[in-house]
Amino acid sequence: MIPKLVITAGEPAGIGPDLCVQIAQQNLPCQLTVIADHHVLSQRAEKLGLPLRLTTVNGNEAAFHRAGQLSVMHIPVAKPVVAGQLDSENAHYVLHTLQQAIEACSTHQADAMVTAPVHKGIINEAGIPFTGHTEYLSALTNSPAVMMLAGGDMRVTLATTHLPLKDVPAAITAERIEKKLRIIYHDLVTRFLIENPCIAVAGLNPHAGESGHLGREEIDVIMPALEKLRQTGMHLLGPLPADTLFNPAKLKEYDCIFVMYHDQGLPTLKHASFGQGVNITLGLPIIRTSVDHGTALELAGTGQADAGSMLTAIEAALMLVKNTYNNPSAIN
Ligand SMILES: NC(=O)c1ccc[n+]([C@@H]2O[C@H](COP(=O)([O-])OP(=O)(O)OC[C@H]3O[C@@H](n4cnc5c(N)ncnc54)[C@H](O)[C@@H]3O)[C@@H](O)[C@H]2O)c1
Ligand SMILES: N[C@H](C(=O)O)[C@H](O)COP(=O)(O)O
Repeated sequence: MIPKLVITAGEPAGIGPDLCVQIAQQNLPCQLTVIADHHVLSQRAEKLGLPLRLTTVNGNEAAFHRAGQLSVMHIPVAKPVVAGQLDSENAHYVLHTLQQAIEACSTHQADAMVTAPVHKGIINEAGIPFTGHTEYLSALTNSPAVMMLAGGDMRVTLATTHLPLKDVPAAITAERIEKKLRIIYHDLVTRFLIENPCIAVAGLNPHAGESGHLGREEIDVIMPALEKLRQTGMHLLGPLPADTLFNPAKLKEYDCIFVMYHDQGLPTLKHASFGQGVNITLGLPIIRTSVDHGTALELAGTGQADAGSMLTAIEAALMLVKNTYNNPSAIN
């Protein structure tokens, strides 16, 4: 079997097109199709001085990706693209590429989708409410989703994703904790092939609430949810103080960390592995991985963007495809 990946090139003014052109310079053990405007890709290749022969995607038998060429599913941009300069008129194009990738995976024309970064702000400026791929994929596949970032020997999963900090405490409900942990546990077992995974759960408050003296969410919400899940056999630690649970000596004891909000877990992970990590969406009926960084507008077209995380995202997608192919119960 030759795994078939589709890559969305993300925000056209950002480094997404650069990453696609850079990745195309090597042989890869999969078929690769980039969903993007082919003029944007050829212009970016020219700017970077990298050789690239674009081919049009066709329904022929799968073939391994070969250096210097790239199969493209062409989606036209609405306005010409200048590297580094956002244009809200191209927001619909960005979402169109995601819709095509979801469609390709849902209909089994592709085995997984890998996403280059989008710019959340410019999509909202186009009048489209958008908080991130994770939430968008969840809505379009009608599935619950969990954000996981992996890197630096850590897997960090999130109870809440792109939520203003002021709204986090109200979102920490027993129902949410239970639902997310069940998905994480299921996917660790079936997609990562980890037997009886150990998940370390962070508290919400400093020092996990200090026995209720620094906040009560741990006692009132998190502990009862964990206790209920432990009855089903899940191996859960916590709620633990978030400031010490990332202690390198303790990290070896868990397979995954579950934090309550975005910046409780991701700064530590990105400090350990920025540019080499991967973002994986759990809980979906399809496989989706992504880079661990954003659009880096100032680097677009300069040749200074590091494609390390894009390569990690491709490798992670291939690992998940292999594990899922061997284990049909991995499908959510
Ligand atoms: N997967 C995604 O779609 C994704 C992920 C994170 C951020 N974003 C979005 O990207 C936009 C910009 O976010 P930001 O400025 O906070 O983060 P950013 O990751 O774009 O940039 C942070 C810093 O890292 C550098 N950097 C980022 N990627 C790099 C690479 N591949 N090689 C070398 N240096 C790199 C940048 O130059 C900058 O100095 C925001 O709209 C944000 O929401 C999207
Ligand atoms: N939270 C992610 C990060 O910090 O890398 C990023 O915003 C991308 O999220 P989506 O995959 O939901 O777009």
